Amino acid sequence: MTESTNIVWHDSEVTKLDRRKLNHHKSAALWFTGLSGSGKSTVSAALEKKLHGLGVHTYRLDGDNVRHGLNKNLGFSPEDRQENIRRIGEVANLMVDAGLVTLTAFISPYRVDRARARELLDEKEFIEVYVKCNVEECEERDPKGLYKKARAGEIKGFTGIDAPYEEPLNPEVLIETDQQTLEESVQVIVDYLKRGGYLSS
Ligand SMILES: Nc1ncnc2c1ncn2[C@@H]1O[C@H](COP(=O)(O)OS(=O)(=O)O)[C@@H](OP(=O)(O)O)[C@H]1O
Ligand SMILES: Nc1ncnc2c1ncn2[C@@H]1O[C@H](COP(=O)(O)OP(=O)(O)O)[C@@H](O)[C@H]1O
Repeated sequence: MTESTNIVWHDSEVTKLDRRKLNHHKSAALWFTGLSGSGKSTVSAALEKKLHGLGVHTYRLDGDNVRHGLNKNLGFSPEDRQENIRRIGEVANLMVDAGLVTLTAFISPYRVDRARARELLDEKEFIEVYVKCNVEECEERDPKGLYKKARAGEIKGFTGIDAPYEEPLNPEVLIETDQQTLEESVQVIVDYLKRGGYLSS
């Protein structure tokens, strides 16, 4: 890959703060991370619906969907996962700049990759949401039949089976979907956003 040269940043007349004022709420990235089947898609989708109902401008980026388009050239090697998360971090940064409460639902298994995504944003703009669920329960749920395939050796390097997942050490929000209902998980995140003043400008 070649690096861009001779490029100059151009400031806009309308800023992130202007857009937040218009929206009557702050913008931030809610970065969901967790094993396949832990509930990242389910919880982030339910949360988005709830926020939308509260008049919050949102956008949700989901691993499976983004890998159909923007990241369709990437697989699941550590390098490809790193590039996947790098691009999502950049897109999330643009969306936060656009004034949106952005929800990302990617396994994002490596701490260093999540830390890089965090660095792109200002403090308080990156909210790591650890969707914790023990791997036995995820495998039991197996909503897409992928654990079964991984166990059968049909998928190599499957997270939690024969590829690593590095748990967040200090996530802003912890939800435990093997112990909480979906509604409880959504409420925990809404409460965090309210307490942090995100839902007003
Ligand atoms: N090898 C391997 N490991 C893990 N997951 C796999 C793999 N192959 C395919 N899938 C499917 O791809 C989804 C994960 O994509 P992500 O972009 O979130 O992964 S990553 O953040 O780059 O690690 C993941 O979706 P979720 O189940 O929603 O997490 C799987 O459906
Ligand atoms: N408390 C819970 N919270 C979220 N999902 C749950 C819960 N209990 C069971 N599930 C089920 O677990 C599965 C999680 O799948 P999904 O949301 O696709 O996970 P991920 O996006 O992390 O791969 C869904 O089938 C969902 O219905």
